[in-house]
This record gives sequence, structure tokens and C-alpha cells, in this order.
Amino acid sequence: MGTLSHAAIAPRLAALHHHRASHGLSHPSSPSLRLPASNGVAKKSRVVFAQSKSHNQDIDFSDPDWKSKFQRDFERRFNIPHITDVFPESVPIPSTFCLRMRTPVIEDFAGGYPSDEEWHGYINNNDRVLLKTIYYSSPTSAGAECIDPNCTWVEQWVHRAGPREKIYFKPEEVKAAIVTCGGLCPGLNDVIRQIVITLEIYGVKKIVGIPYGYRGFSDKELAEMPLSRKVVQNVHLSGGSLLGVSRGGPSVSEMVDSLEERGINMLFVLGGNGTHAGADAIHNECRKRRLRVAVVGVPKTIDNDILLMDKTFGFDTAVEEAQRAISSAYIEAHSAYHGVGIVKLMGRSSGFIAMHASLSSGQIDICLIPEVPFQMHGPHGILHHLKYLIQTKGSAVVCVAEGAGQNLLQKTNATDASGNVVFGDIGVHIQQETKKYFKEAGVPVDVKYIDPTYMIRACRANASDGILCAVLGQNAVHGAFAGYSGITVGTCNTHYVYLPIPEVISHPRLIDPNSRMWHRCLTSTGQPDFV
Ligand SMILES: Nc1ncnc2c1ncn2[C@@H]1O[C@H](COP(=O)(O)OP(=O)(O)O)[C@@H](O)[C@H]1O
Ligand SMILES: O=P(O)(O)OC[C@H]1O[C@](O)(COP(=O)(O)O)[C@@H](O)[C@@H]1O
Ligand SMILES: [Mg+2]
Repeated sequence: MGTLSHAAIAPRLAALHHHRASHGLSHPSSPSLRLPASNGVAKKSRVVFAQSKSHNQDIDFSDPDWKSKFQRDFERRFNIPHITDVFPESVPIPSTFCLRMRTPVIEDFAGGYPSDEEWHGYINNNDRVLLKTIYYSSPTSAGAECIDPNCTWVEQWVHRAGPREKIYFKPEEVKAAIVTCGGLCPGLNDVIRQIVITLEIYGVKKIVGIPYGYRGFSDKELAEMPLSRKVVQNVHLSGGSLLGVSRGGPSVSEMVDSLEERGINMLFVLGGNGTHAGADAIHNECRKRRLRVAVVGVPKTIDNDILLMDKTFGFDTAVEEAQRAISSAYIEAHSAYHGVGIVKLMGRSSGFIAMHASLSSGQIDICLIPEVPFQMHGPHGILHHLKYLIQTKGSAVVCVAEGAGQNLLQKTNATDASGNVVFGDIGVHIQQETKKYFKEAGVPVDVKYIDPTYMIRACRANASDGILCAVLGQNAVHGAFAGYSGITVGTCNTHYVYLPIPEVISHPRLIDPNSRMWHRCLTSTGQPDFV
């Protein structure tokens, strides 16, 4: 297990393109997979720089200038759109965000803005964060992400997030709106809370929540929810979203009509891949209509499948909460005569929750993720290995990501309101096949299946996610006031950054089966190759 064959990549790419098609994402790109070095690394690299294969394919590495050309192209791609791109005449004002605050005066801005003292807590617009920090000396290093066949070191800088000295919106002219879309994720309320608190510190008075995701823009029955520090003070103490969530919804132009009607000029969009595609479309439509609106995303995906980021909020909590399900499955399996426990965890395209939860628990014998194909039957199949585990250990526990092994199931041909493909239940399939197999083999087994999906998703954020949400929420507001739009916030190598939306949603982030983390998971479970 380590290198990746073409045969192994093909079904994953197919699944990925299927996923992409269902989201209507326009630019098919490669997942974070790496082809083996032996696979012809001669002229143009077949070794794939994790997130940018499509960009590397056009590079002529015999050109002595390729590196600086790549870096120029990278800088262009990661440039973050700014209000002045469309409104060059915009004049910034000194920031009203001040950490050395005074007790607010009763009359709004009576004595001018509160922050005219010298304060050095600001970020400089030219500050940058290094996106990749490992120097791989060879493309054969585990998890190597190379641009060229020699794995040349190329610095890739992205924009640092944080408050700027100059801002492009006067707080008293701002009407800010927050919307939460897609499925639930621990931490949504934490992010909403921090956005509201930070907006108020800038001096914004008009803050509203759009109810039930994008649907709230068009459904006349749904009134916008006024938000203030008082309203959001304790919302992070419970899971879910104060504003509600939904899938599907109105067209982009309807949403921008609604923004215009409501006078919203700052929009904070909390959601995953689909939501961000919507946010970027809203940003572009606003530009087309010459509306002075800042659209800023905060990536929300429990699956942790957004490109370029260390992790997304809610993921840690999900991994932690999954321990309860895994532990129950283990206890059931361990206490039964020939017990088999199966736990299905979330992960539509990528198995991050399953991999991390398995590694963390130390109780999993078989971890199955969408990125790594497997067979149920045959001498290398799951069932054969389960028999071996029952014979040698007396029990076994399987952790499977919901998107794993979909090729083994009949297609549902159904999609949800957002166009996401509805998957068959791989957990039920493994349960049924296990029962059948052992019955035919004349070996008694006691199979228990646990699907904790919604219990995990509905949790409140744990402490580490609480911090992540706070930083992301605050940075989203700093980004909007700094005049950026069409951006999202994230964490890269523990630093906080602004990224242009298209770069993070070109495809879902996947586990590289040649990464050290997957290898560590395999070391921990001790599972063999199932192909
Ligand atoms: N390609 C797209 N362009 C515009 N809006 C989209 C796109 N894909 C999804 N959406 C909208 O984004 C919202 C959330 O999408 P969904 O896929 O359900 O969740 P997530 O954002 O978590 O991926 C839905 O309201 C959906 O209509
Ligand atoms: O039942 P629902 O609400 O459609 O949600 C199921 C999906 O939600 C997720 O947890 C996360 O999906 P989103 O990021 O699109 O919200 C997936 O893992 C899962 O497929
Ligand atoms: Mg999605």
C-alpha cells in the first residue's frame, strides 16, 4: 500500500466527476492524488502537485524560466478580489476596529470614530502566509506534492487574514447579513456569534440573519432575523444553526435582487462547496450590476473536504463525537460471541472523519474510505479478513465512510435539493453481506450496525473548534471591511488566510492514499489491502 495505480485512480476520478457534475461545478480538476513516479516523469511532470494538477499540466519544465512563470501565475490565481477592482475611486477611511476601546458614547459616532490613537494590531496588506511548508527532496517521499519531476522547491504565498488599518465601508452605512446553508455542522452558532460581535466592534448597527439558507432570500414568509451581541450571546452553547439551514433555493439573480431590495452590502455565507459556488456567483453578479457589496465565505463542512485548509470547523468535534459510536460498537462486538461492529461515519467524497476517528479510537480493525477501493468477496476481500479476525481475535470493528464502496451498491439515481447524489447505505450493505457470508460459512456471528450521522452533526462545537470558529468569524468581518469580496477564510499551516473562492471549491479535497496520515491509519488498524 503506498503508490497509486491508474486502475486505483480511475474509479475515484469517475466518482469525483460525478460529484462535481451533481454540483454543477464548471471546471473539472484533479483530486489531491499523486501518480507514481515510475509512471513516466520524463518531460512534463506526471507527479502531481496536490491541489493544482490542471495548472501544472501546461507547464513546460524544459523552459529555464518555468519556476518564475509558475509563481506569477500562482500569484494571479490567489489574488483576492477587492472593491477597488470595480470601484477604483473608493477612498478608504481609518479602521474603526480598535482593541483599545472606550465605553461607547450614547450618541452614535458623536465625536467621530473611536479609533484615532496609534495602534499596532493591524495586518499589512502585503503580509503573506506560506501555503506549503515541506520541502520534499524526492517525488517518492510519502505524500510528496511536487510541481516538477525534480520536486523543485517553489514558494507559494497566500494572503494573510486579519484587521487592516484602512477600511472601505463606513460602519453606519453597512447592512450586514449572515446566511447558513447546506447540512448542519458543529460550530455554526459560534461563527455567527463572532461575526455579529466583531461587526458591532466596528460600529455596525444593522445586522440580520437570513433564515433557512439561500431559501430565505426568496421565501416571502421568512422574515430576516435582527442580530446583536445580546441576541447571539449564548447561541454557541447549543448545536445547530440559530438561523436554520436548507439545501436548494433561488437563482443567483433572485438572491442579488433580494440583496438590493434589502440594502445589504456585506454578506457572510457559511457553507460548503455548493454554498461557496453560490457565494462566488453572488459576488460576480454584484460586480456585474456594479453593486458595492462584500461577499465573504466561511467554509462549513463536517467532511473537511475543502481544498488547501488544515481543517474546517466542526471536523474536530465530529471526530471526537464519533468516538462514542466507535466505543459502543467495540463494546458490543467485544462482549458478544463472534461480534462484528460496524460504524458508518460521514464523508461523501472524502474519508477524513473515518480516518481520524479510527486512528484516534485505536479500536478499529478495518477503516474504509471513498478514496481507496475495496472488495467484499474473494481471498483479499473484507469478508475473508473479518473471518480471520473472528478466528484470531473473536471480534472485529469496521469504520466506514458513507461515500466508500459506492461502486458495490446499486445507484439510487436520486439527488437532493442541491443536486448532490443520494448514496446507497454502505453500512447496511456490509452488515447484510457479513451476515450472509458467515451463515454460508456456518460460523455464527453477531453483527451490530451503528449510524450516528445526525447525532454527530447536531453537537455543539468542542473547545478547539470553538477557537477556530472565533478566529474564522472575526477574520471574515475583517476581510469584508478591508474591501475584499469573493473570498473565504481558512487556516493554512496554523496561520489564518484569505483565499479566492474558486481556488478552494474546484473539487472536494480527498485523502491521498500515499499520505503519511493514511499510512498511519493502516499501521494502527493493521488491515491489509482489500483489492
Ligand atoms: N454550483 C452551485 N452554484 C450556486 N449555488 C449552489 C451550487 N451548488 C449548490 N448551491 C447552493 O448552495 C446551497 C448549499 O449547497 P449544498 O451542496 O447542499 O451544501 P454545501 O454548501 O454544504 O456543499 C444550496 O442552497 C444550493 O442550492
Ligand atoms: O441528510 P443531509 O442533510 O442531506 O446530509 C447528509 C450529508 O451531510 C454531510 O454531513 C455534509 O454535507 P454538506 O457539507 O453538504 O452539508 C455529508 O457528509 C452527508 O452526505
Ligand atoms: Mg456539498
